Parts: sequence; structure tokens; C-alpha cells
Amino acid sequence: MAIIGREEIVEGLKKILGEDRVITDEQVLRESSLDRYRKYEQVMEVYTQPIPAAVIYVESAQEVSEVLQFANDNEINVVPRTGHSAIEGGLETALKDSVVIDGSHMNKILKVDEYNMQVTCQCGVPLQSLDDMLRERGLTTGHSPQSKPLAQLGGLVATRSIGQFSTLYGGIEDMIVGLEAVFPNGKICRIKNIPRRAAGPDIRHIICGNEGALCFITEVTMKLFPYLPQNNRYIAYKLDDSQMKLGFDCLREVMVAGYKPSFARLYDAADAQQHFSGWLEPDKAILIWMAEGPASITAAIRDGIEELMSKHPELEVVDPKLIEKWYVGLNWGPENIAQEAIEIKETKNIGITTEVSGCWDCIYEIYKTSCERIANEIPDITMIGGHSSHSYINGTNMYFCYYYNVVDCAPEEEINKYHNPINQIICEQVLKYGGSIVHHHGLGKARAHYVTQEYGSSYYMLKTLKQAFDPNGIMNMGTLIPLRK
Ligand SMILES: Cc1cc2nc3c(=O)[nH]c(=O)nc-3n(C[C@H](O)[C@H](O)[C@H](O)COP(=O)(O)OP(=O)(O)OC[C@H]3O[C@@H](n4cnc5c(N)ncnc54)[C@H](O)[C@@H]3O)c2cc1C
Repeated sequence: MAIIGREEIVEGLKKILGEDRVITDEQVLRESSLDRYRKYEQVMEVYTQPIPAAVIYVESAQEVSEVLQFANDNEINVVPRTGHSAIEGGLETALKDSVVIDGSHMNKILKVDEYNMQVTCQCGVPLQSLDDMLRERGLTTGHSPQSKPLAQLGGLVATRSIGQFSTLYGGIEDMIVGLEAVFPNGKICRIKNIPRRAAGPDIRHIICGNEGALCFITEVTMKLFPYLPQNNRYIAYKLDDSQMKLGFDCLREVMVAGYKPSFARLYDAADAQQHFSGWLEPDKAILIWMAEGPASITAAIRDGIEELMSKHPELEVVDPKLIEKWYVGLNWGPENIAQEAIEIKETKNIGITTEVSGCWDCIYEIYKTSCERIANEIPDITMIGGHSSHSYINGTNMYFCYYYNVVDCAPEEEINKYHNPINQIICEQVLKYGGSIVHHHGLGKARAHYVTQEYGSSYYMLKTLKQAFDPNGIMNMGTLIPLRK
């Protein structure tokens, strides 16, 4: 905890950044104390976390360096932030008198290098505006998380985010070329842009996924790909909800056969009804693929998947046009968030998600047993289901979606009555069957207390990194590694 008082912290920051970029407005501070992990508290405007001393806007790596040195010298907890779309508590200011360092003013696209197919951006570049600009030039980053209209590059790298087309392009860890980041002692480190190197460990991975708990990311260089939407091909089948095991096997068959669709999904019936209720029967699950890239490749992928699936008489073909229409509206922007808040306030019914992963031999058990336990053990559930949306040669993810009515409890009690117990069931089942409790949202503070179980003996490596880079414990404390009680 800080060794100087709140007023001194604010004064010190003003000396570095000037008055205008040090915000102490009470409402701003309250809203900056949490993220969507406490969605119900956020919507009901009940703030239970320590309120930060200030939110500051940085405009260069040098400024970040000066701020971090000041924080390090005075043991002030800092919480890096860009798009503010986090959903696992990564933005919670868990310690008294924390400072939120907001990088969203660092929003310049520094270089589009079409010859080397890479783009360099400051951390606050919104992914939506970057990809919109690139698409006009016939290019894309290939990164399309559902939060594309909300998230910015710093946060996307910090959380090891993944997009809807990951089966072709990979997660952000596969897209990053080089990075710049600032460490708590003020050291600015740049990792140069090269196609690959074998000069020791890949140190980009100390930065990617650090969730603001090791360093502040100031610059990101990402790969570019040709954008060829005219060649997209859609393939879909419906199947009985009772045949989800077959659904996972179909996803696996396509991956193991060597096809690289960009999009590969399996929705169970409960989740499918949230997306396709206009035309899909309530007891049907659905399998969807999309192929992207040069026309000859997308046609071959479509034909190959259709041939593989023709061996399963249980599958019924779905008109690809229905999928194409649905797919256009997949992303969520500020208007969806605002509408959701109105609905939660009105109905006291809230929807939350938890994403995990597992190899092919355990993912169905994780899915089935978690859904059964949640339905049996948690009160007031109105929907439990999920989908797989990111597949690999050796396994896939599971994205649990659940809704419940908040009954007989104050907003500040909701998280312990519903959300945390549901997360606990899912984490227990995942750990039991040998998967990972976090596929792409980050551990945040929500699941940090499972970190030793998640990492096993390799927790030694994570803890050593934290101690080495952040010996005074100022970087987003409680994220990745839980606070000592
Ligand atoms: C509707 C919705 C849909 C979503 N869909 C997806 C999805 O499809 N795929 C996916 O991966 N995620 C998804 N997310 C989660 C979220 O959008 C991602 O985690 C995203 O990467 C966060 O980016 P951000 O800029 O908003 O970061 P923030 O929310 O500002 O921060 C996220 C985390 O990163 C840290 N951080 C932020 N900036 C920096 C920085 N410059 N340096 C160091 N640390 C930093 C923060 O401390 C925090 O721990 C979704 C969220 C919402 C609300």
C-alpha cells in the first residue's frame, strides 16, 4: 500500500503530467474502480472496491516511465487500462489509493508497412478503427474479438485476447511481431520487429498476457493479411442437442484432417436459441464453419468439410445464407452494453460467461458435468448452455453462457450468491478433467485464486517473473496472483 497519502499522490502525478490529465472527479473514480466482472454492481451503480486516488491519461512511453518510477518509489498500486472492456476484474483497484493509468490517448497508428505486412500502433488504438482503416486498403489484422468495437491494442495484448477467426489467424500471441513496454522501475523495453528468431526464449510472451501485472504496454506491431471477404464460404449443420458429443467430434475431425477454416463453432441448443431462435428448433444444436482467404482455398475447405460431414447422417444441412446474415451482427459495441444495462435493471435477470479450454478427450465431460452441476446446485438459473468457438488440432474451448434472476439479495451480495459459485463449479470441473480454467479473458482478479492449481509446478516461473519485474508489488496487485489475505 502507498507510503504517501492521497493528496501527495495526486500532487506528484500533476507535477509529471500537468493538471488536466490527472482526473479526481468522484464519479469517474468510482466507475474506474471495477469492470464487468462485477457487472451487476456496475449496472446498479454500487461500488464496493477501494476508490482510486486518480485516473491519469498518459501520452508517451516516457511519461509512463516517469509515472511508474514515481509509483515504484512510493509503493503506489497502478492499474493499466485502455478500452475498459475487461470482464474478469483486471481493472479493479483492489488496494487503497491506487492509480489507474489510462493509455487511450496513445491512439496513433504509427506505420502501415504493406511490403513487410505489419502495422505498428500505440497502445490506445481502438481495434475497430484500425481494422476499418486496413480493410479500405484490402488488408486486415485478422483479429476480431466480439469486443472489437470496445477494446484497444494494449488491453488486447495484455489479456492474450482471441478473435472469432482464430482457427485461421490464431490468438493475438500469433499475430504480434514486436512490442514496447515499460516496467515498474521505469525501464522502457523494445522488442524489435522480425519474422522469427531463436536467440533465447520468446520474451514477447512475458508481455503478452501480463494483464498489467508486470509492465505497461505502450506499442504493438501486428501482422497483416489480405482481406478477401468476397471469397468467404459458410457451412452449417443442425443436430439434436443430445448429440453434443458428436458435435465436438465433428469439430475435431475437421481440425485433424488439416483444414483451416477461420471460424469453427458448436452451439448447444440453449445457447443457439439466443442467436438463431427465428429459424432453429429449440432442441437443436448447431455446427458452423467459415472459410476465409483466396477463392481456391475457401472452396477447397468448404468441399472438404462437406465431404467429411456427409458421413454423419445425424447432421442436417443449414442454409449458409442464414449464417452469413447472422455473422454480420456478432460484435458488441457501447450501444449493446447500454441496452443490456437497461434490461438488467428492469428484469433483474443477468447473463454472464466463463470461457475454458480442454483437449478433445475431456472437453465434452467438462461441458456436460459443469452444465449439470450448475443446473442442480445454483438457484434461480434461467439458462445454462454454451458454445465452442476456438478449435485447435489438439482440442477446443468451451464458452459457458448462463443467465439467472437475482432474487432476494442486495447488489453487493450478488457476486457471492451467484457468479462466484458458478465460476467455482466450472473451474472445479475443468481442473478435475485436466483443462485450463481460462481460455481467453485472462485470470483477472476473478479467477486469480485458482492460479496455483492452474499452473501446478510451473507456478514457480510465474511467481519468479512477478518478483523480478515488480519487486515492490505495484503492478495491478491481485491480478494474476491473488492478494495475501
Ligand atoms: C461484450 C464483450 C465481448 C468480449 N469478447 C471477447 C472476445 O471475443 N475475445 C477476447 O479475447 N476477449 C473478449 N472480451 C474481453 C475484453 O474485451 C478483452 O479482454 C480485451 O482484450 C480487453 O481490451 P481493453 O482495451 O478493453 O482492455 P482493458 O479492459 O482496459 O484492460 C484489460 C486488462 O489488460 C490490462 N491492460 C490494459 N491496457 C494495458 C496496457 N497498456 N499495458 C498493460 N496492461 C494493460 C488491464 O490492467 C486489465 O487487466 C469481451 C468483452 C466484452 C465486454
